[in-house]
Amino acid sequence: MTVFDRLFADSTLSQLQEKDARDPLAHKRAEFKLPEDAVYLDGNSLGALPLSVPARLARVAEEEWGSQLIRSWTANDSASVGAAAAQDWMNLPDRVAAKIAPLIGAQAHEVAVGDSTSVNIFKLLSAALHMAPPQRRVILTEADNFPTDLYMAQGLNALLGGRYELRTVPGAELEANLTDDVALTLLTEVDYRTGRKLDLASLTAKAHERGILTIWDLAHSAGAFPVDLNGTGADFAVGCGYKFLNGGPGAPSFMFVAERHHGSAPAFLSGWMGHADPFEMAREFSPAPGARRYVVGTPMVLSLSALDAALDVFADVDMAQLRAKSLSLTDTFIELMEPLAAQYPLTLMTPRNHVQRGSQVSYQHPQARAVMRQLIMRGILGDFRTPDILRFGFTPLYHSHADVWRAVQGIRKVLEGGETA
Ligand SMILES: Cc1ncc(COP(=O)(O)O)c(C=O)c1O
Ligand SMILES: Nc1c(O)cccc1C(=O)C[C@H](N)C(=O)O
Repeated sequence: MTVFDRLFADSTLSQLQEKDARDPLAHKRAEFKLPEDAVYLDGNSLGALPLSVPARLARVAEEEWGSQLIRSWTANDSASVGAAAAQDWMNLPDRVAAKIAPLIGAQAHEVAVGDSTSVNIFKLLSAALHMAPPQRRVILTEADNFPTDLYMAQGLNALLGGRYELRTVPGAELEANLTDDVALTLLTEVDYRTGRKLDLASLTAKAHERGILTIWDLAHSAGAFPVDLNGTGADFAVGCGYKFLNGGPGAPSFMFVAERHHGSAPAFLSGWMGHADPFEMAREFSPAPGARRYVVGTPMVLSLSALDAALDVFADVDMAQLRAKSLSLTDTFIELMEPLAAQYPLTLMTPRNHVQRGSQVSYQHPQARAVMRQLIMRGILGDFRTPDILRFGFTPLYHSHADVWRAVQGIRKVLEGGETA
């Protein structure tokens, strides 16, 4: 039996199916709409649809918007007609924040939901730069950070007259660059290309020892594994609603501001929905208590409602079990891919070490773009990322070990077919 035969032997599949039979999260898969003829490995870009969402969206559109109209904004408002009218859209961002908070180790009043991740990065950068001592002129980030993080820092720095230096260093050199001139770090915990996970706790502690504020981008963390912002003493964080939180395309982002900074982190995008009393229509901005002050304009009710319903999927999920399953899925994938990596020009980019791994696995391949095109045609839905990366995201809420097996089988067929030039 060759390694390939062993890899695809029925016994391998049945061992994986036995693992699936013991999976405490196996029942969660039934809460999602997933393609039957494909293996969806892109939940780190767009999470799959939770089945509860379409009915919620229909209700919001038909009843809350269609029938109740303007009355849906406010509950318990005597000017709106009757208790039946009370949908309380005004507080929807806060209700969604309260569902995200336990997933990231935060208190509900430390989380604001709305706008895009990019915009929330701008809010956090502007607040943190304002708080940092003026002699600290460096924004420290990774050379390979997600582009929008870099762009937002570049744009804000231009607005501030180029006062700051955006220092981009390789991940391995971050610690050595936590120097006295650094105002803040802007780091993404899990690298979107390689899946490498930084040590959020240790880097936060070391930054604090040197008087540096930290902003964490949790785009590929929130909902993928437990995050403990309060336990690690993080200052600020931001993340996407549409990846592992499954809130749908363009879902609102969340941002976190530690309670201890509420008195000193200004909301420079000071819109009326972050005012303590929006309908007072006061002339001066007076911030709402807690993180609500970072909600800028009218809440995006349709997308907030989708995210609100999607988050209920997590209500009975033990996040430690989620992490264990994520690691088991990525371990299985790496293991099954080993004979293929030995035979074809595939280079594993994702760390084998669990503490340094998010919930995705990536390989470099010289024809990565063509390989991914073929894979997608075969129903193995991963991502190509420039310049030469094959990226496979694993969502422990809905993937099984048998899915991993199917995916590797598809990858083998594409590589063997050689139609990748
Ligand atoms: C690390 C990271 N930050 C931010 C974003 C996206 O920001 P936005 O939601 O503003 O498009 C992504 C993915 O799109 C990402 O991977
Ligand atoms: N946000 C996205 C979008 O609006 C369109 C297509 C892809 C995305 C993504 O999420 C990309 C993703 N952040 C990544 O890690 O590559």
